[in-house]
Amino acid sequence: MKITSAPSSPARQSAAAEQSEVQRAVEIRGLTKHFRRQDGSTVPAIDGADLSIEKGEFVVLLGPSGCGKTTLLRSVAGLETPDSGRITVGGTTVFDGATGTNVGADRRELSMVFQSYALWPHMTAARNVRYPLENQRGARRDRSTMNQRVAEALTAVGIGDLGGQYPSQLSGGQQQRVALARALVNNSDVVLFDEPLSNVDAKVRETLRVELLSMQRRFGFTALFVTHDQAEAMELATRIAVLDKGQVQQFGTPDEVYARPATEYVAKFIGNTNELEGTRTEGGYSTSLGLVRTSAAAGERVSLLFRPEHGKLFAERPDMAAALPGRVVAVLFMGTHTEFLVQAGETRLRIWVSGRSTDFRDGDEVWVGLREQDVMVFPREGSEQQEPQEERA
Ligand SMILES: Nc1ncnc2c1ncn2[C@@H]1O[C@H](COP(=O)(O)OP(=O)(O)OP(=O)(O)O)[C@@H](O)[C@H]1O
Repeated sequence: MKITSAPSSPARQSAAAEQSEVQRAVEIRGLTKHFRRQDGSTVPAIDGADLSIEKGEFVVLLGPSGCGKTTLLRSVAGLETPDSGRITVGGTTVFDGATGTNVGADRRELSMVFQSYALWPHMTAARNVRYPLENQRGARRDRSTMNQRVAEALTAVGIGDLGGQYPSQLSGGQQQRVALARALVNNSDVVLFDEPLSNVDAKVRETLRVELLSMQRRFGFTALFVTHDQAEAMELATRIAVLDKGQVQQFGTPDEVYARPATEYVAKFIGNTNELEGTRTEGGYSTSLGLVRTSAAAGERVSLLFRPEHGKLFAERPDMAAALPGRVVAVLFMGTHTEFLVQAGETRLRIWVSGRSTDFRDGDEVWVGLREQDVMVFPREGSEQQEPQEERA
């Protein structure tokens, strides 16, 4: 669904006609961007990033503070000039370091929603939403058509009755809805979001997330969304690009990055993990808690990681790929699951059992059993590297 009271501009229609099905919504190739710090040193904010985003996808750029996600988003928007690489939006090259192409931000066919809402304080909500229609290059519209589209956009984001209010008269959540309406009013094919929900309180954030997803499905735009909140990323994304130091560590579905992380960094950043150090031995890896049987080969010295929900607790030693002896030192009921803290040698393991579990108590001697497929094996620094894995995206 699109806001339909006026046909899209002739330029957009012909551009759309030129686009074949195989063309991507956004394509990023070999992008780099360095910043110079006050002390004269340079920091690689983006370091050779590649991403191919299909039309209609909801792609989340996820990573800790400083990993380069905002710089990458702003480069797509045209608010930052990369050093090298190439960006296409809807099949049109908007940046190419090799040819010197750099299409201005106002000429890229996309909209952006900022963390700070970026509303004009002296304009009503409706005027804020109308602003891009009034200032769109090459598009002339009469006032009543514009007002109709503004009303439709405000209604679509659930604040059809607040058009006459000024930003200072609106709550944070309502202001972000205005910003969203402003991004939608142009019927942009691509909408960029820079942590748009981080300034609203937790309850409103949850509501807005759900609404944003359903709006994205209804309007059919491609979303590129920056967050450092992995739960938000898992909920929203069709695919997540996990960034570290300006590089895309993995680009895959939420399921893929959670269940089959490409690197130890991704495994630890997405979800919770328990960790053991292992050294290669006959049949698997030897750890301080015994043998972990696995056919995975990731070098001589490895990190063996497993999710808390994959450890199973037993009173007797189980016949599994790993059986780690320990003692329960705390039992915490978390609502959806029970967390058992198990002291196993020097290592404190977290094991989650769904629902309320009373099978073991504080002080019980237990075995933590693991299946081979639930143990993730990554080379430790300085260890012989495994063969590069096939891209899983
Ligand atoms: N204008 C600038 N001048 C100098 N360094 C910058 C500038 N903008 C960003 N950086 C640096 O580039 C790196 C990436 O910054 P960026 O804002 O893209 O990260 P981010 O992942 O979006 O972080 P956050 O979640 O904190 O916003 C950081 O090391 C940052 O200090």
